[in-house]
Amino acid sequence: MTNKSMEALAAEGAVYFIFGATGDLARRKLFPALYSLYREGKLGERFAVVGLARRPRTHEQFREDVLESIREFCRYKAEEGQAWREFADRFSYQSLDIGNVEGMRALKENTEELESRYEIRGNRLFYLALAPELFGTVSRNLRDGGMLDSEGWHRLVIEKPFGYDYPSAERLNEEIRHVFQENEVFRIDHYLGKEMVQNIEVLRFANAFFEPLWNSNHISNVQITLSETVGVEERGAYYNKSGALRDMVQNHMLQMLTMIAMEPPSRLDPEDIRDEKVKVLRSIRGFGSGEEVRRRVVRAQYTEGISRGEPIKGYREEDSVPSDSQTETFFAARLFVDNFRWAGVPFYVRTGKRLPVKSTEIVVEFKNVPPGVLFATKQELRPNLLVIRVNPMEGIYIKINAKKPGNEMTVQPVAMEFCQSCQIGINTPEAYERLIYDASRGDHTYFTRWDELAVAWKLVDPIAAAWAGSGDGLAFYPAGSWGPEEAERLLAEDGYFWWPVNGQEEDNIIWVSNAGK
Ligand SMILES: NC(=O)C1=CN([C@@H]2O[C@H](COP(=O)(O)OP(=O)(O)OC[C@H]3O[C@@H](n4cnc5c(N)ncnc54)[C@H](OP(=O)(O)O)[C@@H]3O)[C@@H](O)[C@H]2O)C=CC1
Ligand SMILES: O=C1O[C@H](COP(=O)(O)O)[C@@H](O)[C@H](O)[C@H]1O
Repeated sequence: MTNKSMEALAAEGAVYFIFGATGDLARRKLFPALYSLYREGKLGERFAVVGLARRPRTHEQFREDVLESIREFCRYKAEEGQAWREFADRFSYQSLDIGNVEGMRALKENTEELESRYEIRGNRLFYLALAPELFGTVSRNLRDGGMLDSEGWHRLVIEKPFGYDYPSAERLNEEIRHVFQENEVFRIDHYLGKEMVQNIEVLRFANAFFEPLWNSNHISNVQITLSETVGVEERGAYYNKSGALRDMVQNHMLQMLTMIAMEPPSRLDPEDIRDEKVKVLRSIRGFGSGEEVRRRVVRAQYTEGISRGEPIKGYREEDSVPSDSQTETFFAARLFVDNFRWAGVPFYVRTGKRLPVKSTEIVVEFKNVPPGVLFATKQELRPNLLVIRVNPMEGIYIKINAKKPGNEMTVQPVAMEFCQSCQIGINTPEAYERLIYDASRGDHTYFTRWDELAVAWKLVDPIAAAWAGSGDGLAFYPAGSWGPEEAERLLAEDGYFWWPVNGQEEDNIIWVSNAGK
């Protein structure tokens, strides 16, 4: 983003509207993100935040809710006293049912008063932390209630899930686009706000030694793992309709894949980058038949098990999950990007709940040196890996083969790690901070464009259709395990295996790391 747009934001300011201000997302992510931005001077002097939801709250009660959320979830400590008061005074609350256009008219009056008090030039950012069914109504009522009449910019930030399948996503998009232009819409995929996902572009395009090797001549396969220890907890009603495919694959997993596979954009311009990402999505080989889904996709559900020493109940025993649910809590697939660069290279993706560790990692496995010559005659050599650690630890490591010190020419594997989170610690900005900041500067780079979403839905819809109404092919895995054995077979059929997350289970490997391993 240019300095000019940063300066413009600071000079003109903005009002931030949080629809769904009494909800979980606002409490855990949005208020802490706004506070961090404030502490870093990124909201400037001219800003106000208006919380909106149906339940009654006084301004003071709302500020107390915000303070509590910051105490619990923010990476900055709430500076209580005068500094806190100055921040909190910018927060106000209005009880409003977004189906009611009269409420929007009252909001317009309140907003104009705030804009005049803080000398803000009519810039308005609407964050919809609401169920997606309400997005169309809010958009219409914002327009009909006069909230879009101010002279500044108007931006709509919307949360996932964006639809349930392609037709519903298209309907939702049309409802929004009756009111907002595409360049006013910021569709959140919080994985795009993660430091290491953004770092993929830098690693690839700012280093001389990766890009020449970044193709099917040198890379044998790519593995993307997004494992979670949590189950569905109180989100059963949502999750049981969604499952891992819609909750994680259609969005976060495919977005990470596009960052790995895309061609260099012609410029670091949001539209150039998003053009390249959409080309990758269009190149992913589709699932033409149910048979193909069975061959290339594994779905499974967790049963009772043990995780970190604690007994864990099975998915079907969770509250608000039907006891005969066929919903997948685990997904693995072999994908292909059928373009010139990636022809024949499998991209393995897997994600699941109640797995042994919380970790998101991308492993790029390079083709091995030819077998039967030089050092490969004496021992089996491990392939070189580049591992991008996305979450919760952030960093990268590469695995190479090196000589074991001594007289014998023995080769040993060495991992060289740059642990970014060890260096920066908890001060790495949270994804939501980056994304709110980017939206307020009008930078679309790390938001999904409609055509990206549309192609992603068209890719996953045939998988969902092949599964619909049948438990055929649903495998099971005990909570606390790495998923069903079918997921191991998926790679074994091609002569590969899932690399252990963080190399933890690998023996006989030397670590060189700033993490002090
Ligand atoms: N929570 C999370 O971690 C994540 C959430 N999301 C998405 O973010 C969105 C919000 O999620 P979450 O915060 O968990 O949901 P919650 O159910 O916790 O909150 C929903 C909010 O919407 C308000 N609301 C509901 N109906 C109306 C209405 N008619 N008029 C005005 N306000 C209304 C509720 O307040 P009240 O009842 O007072 O009206 C509440 O503040 C969803 O789309 C979700 O999928 C996405 C990723 C992660
Ligand atoms: O979008 C979602 O993501 C979270 C995982 O996010 P992370 O940043 O903690 O890795 C997942 O738990 C949730 O089911 C899904 O809706």
